[in-house]
Amino acid sequence: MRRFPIVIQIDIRSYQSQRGHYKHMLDLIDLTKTYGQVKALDRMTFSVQPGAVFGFLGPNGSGKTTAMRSIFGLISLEAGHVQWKNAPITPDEIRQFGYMPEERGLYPKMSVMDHLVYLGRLHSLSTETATKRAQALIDELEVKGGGSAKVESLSLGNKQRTQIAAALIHEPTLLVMDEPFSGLDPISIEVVRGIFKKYAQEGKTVLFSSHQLEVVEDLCESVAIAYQGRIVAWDRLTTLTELDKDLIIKVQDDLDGNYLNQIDDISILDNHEGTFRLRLARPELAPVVLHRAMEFGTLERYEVARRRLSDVFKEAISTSGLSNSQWETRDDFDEDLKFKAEHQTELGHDLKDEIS
Ligand SMILES: Nc1ncnc2c1ncn2[C@@H]1O[C@H](COP(=O)(O)OP(=O)(O)OP(=O)(O)O)[C@@H](O)[C@H]1O
Repeated sequence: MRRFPIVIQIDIRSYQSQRGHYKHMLDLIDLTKTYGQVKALDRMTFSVQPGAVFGFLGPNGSGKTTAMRSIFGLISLEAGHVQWKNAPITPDEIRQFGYMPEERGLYPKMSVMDHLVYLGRLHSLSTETATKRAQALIDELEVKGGGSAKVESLSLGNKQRTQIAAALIHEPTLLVMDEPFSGLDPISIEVVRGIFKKYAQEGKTVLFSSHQLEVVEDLCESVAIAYQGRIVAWDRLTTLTELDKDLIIKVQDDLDGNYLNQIDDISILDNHEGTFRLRLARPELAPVVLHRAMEFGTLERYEVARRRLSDVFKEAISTSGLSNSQWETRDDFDEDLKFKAEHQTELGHDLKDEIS
């Protein structure tokens, strides 16, 4: 009997999926895009799982918006591709996605209700269904003035709530939101957080970018951190913020932390009026610090804590080995504005004025 060599091909992503680690719906694979001198995307790769909220982080200009736009086919990639359910995304699937872009676009003269129904109709909803859903969203998001309010009369936060309703009107299978929390007050943030959570609990996929790390920390199950067009960290939040890495300690009346002198392998992350957050190189250092503190004075606070996302973020960037030489130059910025002006579809705002 002739024997054929057996070739076993393991797709690492499906393997991870079987193990339940990265059970993914959306894959961004090796995305590459250059604007002039700037590599907006430099083989950017990450996956988003369903049923959980995914936070997309990164400093300004790290490629988040470009990556999100590529999901909708809004930019031509030089290399790489985006997959939905392990296959290239079809135009039909894109129509079922919801997107809130960075440049918000609402029709100022329309009422909130008319606006939402119009967008619902564009997604092939009947007027009746669109009206029902629009009303439910207006109620849920508590848009001030309700459906009859004119968009132009709304405050920034209420415009934002309307924009979020617009992205949700057709009950999308994938929700992609570019900075949905910027400009929102704490109560609005709470409302939107609730909506994202509910959406994810229904098994849908939610990806959003944000610079508000405390919101991301409270809301997301997984995060990816982009820097210079690459992903420099990507994992479950609980893995990234490792348990028991930081120590929070305060000794009464000691604002300078003199008891910390001469203990090696600890770094001070911050000091708020004598309450120190320390990073320990090894967990065994915790009792050493405790002992020194108690020798020194009365212990007011002692707590072993998770790392903060802001520290994970800073460390991911500083240890990425990438320099910031690629950051925006004035020329790139102008190119960006020109591009936006050419593609501006929103009403009432002409970016050409900004360029001249
Ligand atoms: N149309 C364009 N023309 C020229 N440069 C562009 C264009 N779009 C993006 N860039 C550049 O690509 C880089 C990545 O931009 P992108 O908007 O994706 O970053 P971002 O992470 O979303 O930033 P932010 O957090 O500030 O919104 C930046 O240097 C930006 O100036």
